[in-house]
Formats: sequence, C-alpha cells, structure tokens
Amino acid sequence: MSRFLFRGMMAPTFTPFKDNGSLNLELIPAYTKHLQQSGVKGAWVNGTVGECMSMTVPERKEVAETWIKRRADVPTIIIHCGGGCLKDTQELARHAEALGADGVAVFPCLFDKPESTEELVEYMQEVATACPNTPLFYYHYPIKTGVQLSMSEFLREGMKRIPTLSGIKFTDVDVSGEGKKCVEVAQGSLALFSGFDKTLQEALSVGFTCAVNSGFNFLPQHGSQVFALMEAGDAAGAIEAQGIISTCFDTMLNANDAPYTVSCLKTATTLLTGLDFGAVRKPTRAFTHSMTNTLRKDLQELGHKVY
Ligand SMILES: CC(=O)N[C@@H]([C@@H](O)[C@H](O)[C@H](O)CO)[C@@H](O)CC(=O)C(=O)O
Repeated sequence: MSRFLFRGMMAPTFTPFKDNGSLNLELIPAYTKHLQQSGVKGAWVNGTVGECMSMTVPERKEVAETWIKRRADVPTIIIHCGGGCLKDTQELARHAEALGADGVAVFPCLFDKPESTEELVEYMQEVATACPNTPLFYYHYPIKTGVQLSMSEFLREGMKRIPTLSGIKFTDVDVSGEGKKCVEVAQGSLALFSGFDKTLQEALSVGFTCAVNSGFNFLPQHGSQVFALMEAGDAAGAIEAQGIISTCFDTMLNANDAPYTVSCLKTATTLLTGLDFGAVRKPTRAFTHSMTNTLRKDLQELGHKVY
C-alpha cells in the first residue's frame, strides 16, 4: 500500500437527489468539473453532508462507483463506509477497495458505540480486515456520534496495531488542545483532516495539512486562500480570509437550527454553484421555500453571486 500523501482541500460531497427522491447520479460529472475548476483535488464521498445514513448499501455503492469514474477531474477519493452494522461497513469497505479508492473512512457503529480506546481500535481492526490494502481513516465527530474518545490516544494505539491506519477526520472544536496533540502523535506520518470550516486556519496553525470542509464546495476560493497564506507564513492574511468563511457560516447556520445544517449547506451549494443538488432525504430536515429565500438574500447581502 502506498503512503497517503494528500494535502489541501478535500470536498465532502453532497448526494444529488431527484424530485422523486431517487439518486441523481447524472449531476456528478458537472459537479466534479466544478470542483476541478475550483482547485479541489479530493472528494470525501458518502459522509455527513452526503447523507450516507439515508442511503441503502446498494445506493452507497452506486454513488462510490460514480465518483471513482470521475478520477480524471478529482484525483483523490475517500469513500466513507461507516455508521451502519459492521457487516455492512465491511461490505462497503471491500467494495471501495475493489474500486481502487484512495481511502476508506468510517465512523463507528452508532448504536453499540465503542466506550474505550481499546474498543475503538478493535472496531477499526475489524474494518481493516475488509480493506487490507487501502488507507483507513477514522471519522471523529463526537457531537453527532456520541463517541467522545481521545483521538491522540486512539492514534497512538492504532498506529501500532492497524498497519493501514492513515489518519483521522477531526470534526471537533478542540483543535488547539486535542487536535494539536494528534499532530504531535502523528509526527507527519498520518493525514489529519480538519473538519469544521470555522476552524480551518486554527487547524493549519497547529500543524494540520488538509481539511474536509463543506465550504470547499461553494467558497473554494477562500479555503484555497487560507491554505496559500498559511503556507506563505502570512497568518494575519489567513485569519482575514478565514473571517470571510466564518462570517458566511455564522450567517447561514445562526439563521437555521442545527437539524437543518445539511439542508442549509446543500441549498447554499445549489445557490452558489448553479448545480441543482435537489432536496435532502428524510429524516434529514428539508429547507422550506421561505428558508431558501432567506438564505439567498443573506448570501447576496454578503456579496456572493447567487444563481
Ligand atoms: C459534520 C459536518 O457537517 N461537517 C462538515 C462541515 O463542513 C460543517 O458542516 C461545517 O463546518 C458547519 O459546521 C464537513 O466536514 C462535512 C463532512 O465531513 C462530511 O460530509 O462527512
């Protein structure tokens, strides 16, 4: 297995649905072209904003297959396979490896959750048996999964016992505390993806080198600026670019309750890219017309071009 060397912006992908609720895979080629033109070189497929938990296993496979076919546009593709029963996760991981995915990511089983580092390492070992030749990533998102374990401890143990463990996605606000400890444990040998858009600059300042942020779908120019300015040693400039991203997220998310986050971001991506991603699937809460209109107005007031 070759080492996973990705740096920079990876877009968590939205899953396009038709009005009748079925997958709209026909949109994906235009989507990958948009990402390519935006300088986004990686895709994190079937994650949170991709509504993985609202899709069947066959649908998750279809989406994964469609993305892998678009490698010419987006060269690095991680398929998220977690959340369901371990057997389903292993089936998806096996499928992702057979497709030649660049990585398999998982969050834990969401019912019988791991309660210790040991249990989490054992779970990840089980997943790894299904994709022994593919870089493996743990998706840390405690406010949603309820699994609040120390990621630095997990990495310390996991690196010894899971040969394919290649990193984590750190969707947690404690970037300068636990996030920094993860960077210290990894010592440059793992990919640590920063998860929240509002903590991108902070994460780069403590040594993260890559991120999976939904804003890379619709504000890629600002994400790219934060990376470039940090690389150039201009932290003040990067903080300013970060401010544009954070203001946009504050405006969008403060106007809408947490259960609407995915539909808000999906609608924003439709409005700002002109690509029609359709509605979200139940039980994710859908935006109403009036919420869409308010979002359109808010984005215009922030100076963004809206389709
Ligand atoms: C949990 C979640 O939605 N995380 C977003 C963020 O972009 C997030 O929506 C944003 O920063 C607002 O909190 C991305 O990291 C998406 C993501 O990782 C995924 O789809 O798996």
